[in-house]
Amino acid sequence: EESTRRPTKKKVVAVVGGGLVGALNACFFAKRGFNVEVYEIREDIRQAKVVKGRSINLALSHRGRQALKHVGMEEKIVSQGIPMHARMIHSLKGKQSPIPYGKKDQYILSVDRANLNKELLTAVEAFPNTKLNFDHKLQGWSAETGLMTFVRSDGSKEQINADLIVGCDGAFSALRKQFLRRSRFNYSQTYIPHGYMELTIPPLNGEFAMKPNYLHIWPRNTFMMIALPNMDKTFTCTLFMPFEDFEKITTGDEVITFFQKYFPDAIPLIGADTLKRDYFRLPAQAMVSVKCSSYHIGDKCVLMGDAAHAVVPFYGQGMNAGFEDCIVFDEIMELFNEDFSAVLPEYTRVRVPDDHAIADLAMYNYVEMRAHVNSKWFLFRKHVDNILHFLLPQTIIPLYTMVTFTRTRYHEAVERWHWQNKVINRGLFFCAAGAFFGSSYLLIKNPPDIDKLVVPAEKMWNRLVALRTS
Ligand SMILES: Cc1cc2nc3c(=O)[nH]c(=O)nc-3n(C[C@H](O)[C@H](O)[C@H](O)COP(=O)(O)OP(=O)(O)OC[C@H]3O[C@@H](n4cnc5c(N)ncnc54)[C@H](O)[C@@H]3O)c2cc1C
Ligand SMILES: Cc1cnn(-c2ccc(OCc3ccccc3)c(C(=O)O)c2)c1-c1ccc(Cl)c(F)c1
Repeated sequence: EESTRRPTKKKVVAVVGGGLVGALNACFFAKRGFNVEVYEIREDIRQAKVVKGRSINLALSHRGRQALKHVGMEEKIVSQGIPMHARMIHSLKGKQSPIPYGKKDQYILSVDRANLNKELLTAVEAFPNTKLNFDHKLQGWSAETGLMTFVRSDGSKEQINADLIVGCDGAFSALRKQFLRRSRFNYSQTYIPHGYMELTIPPLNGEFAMKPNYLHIWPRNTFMMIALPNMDKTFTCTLFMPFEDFEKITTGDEVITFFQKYFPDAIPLIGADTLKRDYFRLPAQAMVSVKCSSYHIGDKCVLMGDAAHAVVPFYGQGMNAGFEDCIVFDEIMELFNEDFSAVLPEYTRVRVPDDHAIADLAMYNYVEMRAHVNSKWFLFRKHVDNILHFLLPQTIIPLYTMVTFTRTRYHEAVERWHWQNKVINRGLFFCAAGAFFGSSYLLIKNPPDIDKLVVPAEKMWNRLVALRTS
C-alpha cells in the first residue's frame, strides 16, 4: 500500500557544465522528472557583464532547432535570431553574389551565444526539480566511488555524488581527463594552424550596413572571413587566418594594408580606425578538433557536446551536433526505459560514428576552403550543387543541405555524399564519352570539304603576315 502511494525516488543527474549543451541537457533530464544538479565553473552569466573570448554569435540550424523544440524553447530562440536565407559571397572587387540555401523554409539562424545560454539557464530554473550551482569547478571524479570533487572560488571543496554524471564541460573537459586514464579509451586532438578573431561591423545610419538576412562570406583560400547579423543591427565578423599571418601584422597600418589586399570592401564597413583598434583588442583564438570514444563509463558517466567532440567551426555545426546529442540520448532513454546500464553503451554505439563524421566533415571543409575556395570557386560549386539538385531532386541532395537542413545521421550523409559523387562522376564520364563518339560519328558520316576550310585559313594567314609587315 505504502510503496504504491509513494512515488519512486527519482534519480539524481549531475550535469557538469552550464554552457549551451549542459543547460539544454538539464532541461531534457528535468523534463523526465530527474532531480537535476547543474555545476558550472563560471558565475551566473545572467548577472555577469560580458562573456569574453567566445564566438559572439552562432549559426543555429535544423538539428539544434529540433532539440530546442523538444523542450519547448524553439519558438523563443528562433524569435530572437536572424534568418539567413542565403550565402552572400563577397568577391575581391567587392561584388556581392547571393546563393540561396534552398527552399523558403531552408534557412539558418544567427543567434547570440550569451543570450541563448541565458535563456537556457532560465529554462532549467523553471523546472521545480533542478538546481543551478555556479562557481563550482569540477576538479576531479572517481570512477570507482562516483564522487566528484568541486572547488569554489573561495578555495572550499565539496564532494558530491549522483546516480548519473553528464559531462558537458566543453572542449577541455575536466571529466574527460578521468576517461583518459582508462584502458581502451581512444582520444585525439588536433589544433589547426588557423586562428580566429572577431571584429564588428556597426550599423550605418541606424540600419544594417549590409543586407542582414545572409551569411556573408569572403572566401580567400588561406584567409576567410564571415559575418553574421545581430539583433542590434551590427554584424559580428570572424576572420580566420593562420596564426603566423596574424603575427606578421603588428601595426594599424599593416592591418589596413592586409584588408586592402584581401577584404577591401570590409574596411569602410568596419571603419579603418575601429579596425586598427579592434584587431589588437584580443589575440587570435585557437581552434581544436577533439574526437574520442567511448563516451561513457559503466552506467555512471557520459560525455556530450564539445566534451565528447569539439569540431572546427567550418560547418557551423558544433553546437547543433551537441544539441542533437541531447535528442539522441533522450530517444535511447525512451527505448531502454531509462536503464542507464543499457542506455549509456547504446548511446556510445549510436552516436560516436555520427559525431566523428561531423568532426571529419568540418575538418574537410576547412582543408577544402583553405586550399581551393575563392569567391569564383565558391559560387561555381554552390551553383552546380543547386542545379544538380534541381534536375535530380531525389538523387542529388547537396551535402550542406543534408547536414544543415535535415536530421540525416551525419555518417549516413557522408555515405550518401560519396555515392552521389560517384553517380555524378559516372554521369560526366558518359556525357564526355557520348560527345566524343557522337562527334566522331558525325565527322565520319559527313566529312567536311577540306578545300573550303583550307582557303579561308590561307587568306587569314596572309592577312596576319600583311599586318605584321605593315
Ligand atoms: C569561432 C567559433 C564559431 C562557432 N560557430 C558555431 C556555429 O556557427 N554553429 C554551431 O553550431 N557551433 C558553432 N561553434 C561551436 C560551439 O560554440 C560549440 O560547439 C558549443 O559551444 C559547445 O557547447 P558545450 O556546452 O558543449 O561547450 P561550451 O559551450 O564550451 O560549454 C562548456 C561549459 O562548461 C563549463 N566548464 C568548463 N570546465 C568546467 C569545469 N571543470 N567545471 C564546471 N564547469 C566547467 C564552461 O564554463 C562552459 O559554461 C563555434 C565555435 C567557435 C570556437
Ligand atoms: C557559420 C557557418 C554556417 N555554415 N557555414 C558554412 C560552411 C561551409 C559552407 O560551404 C563550404 C564549401 C564551399 C565551397 C566549396 C566547398 C565547401 C557553407 C555554404 O555552403 O554556404 C556554409 C558556416 C561557415 C563557417 C566558417 C566559414 Cl570560413 C564559412 F565560410 C562558413
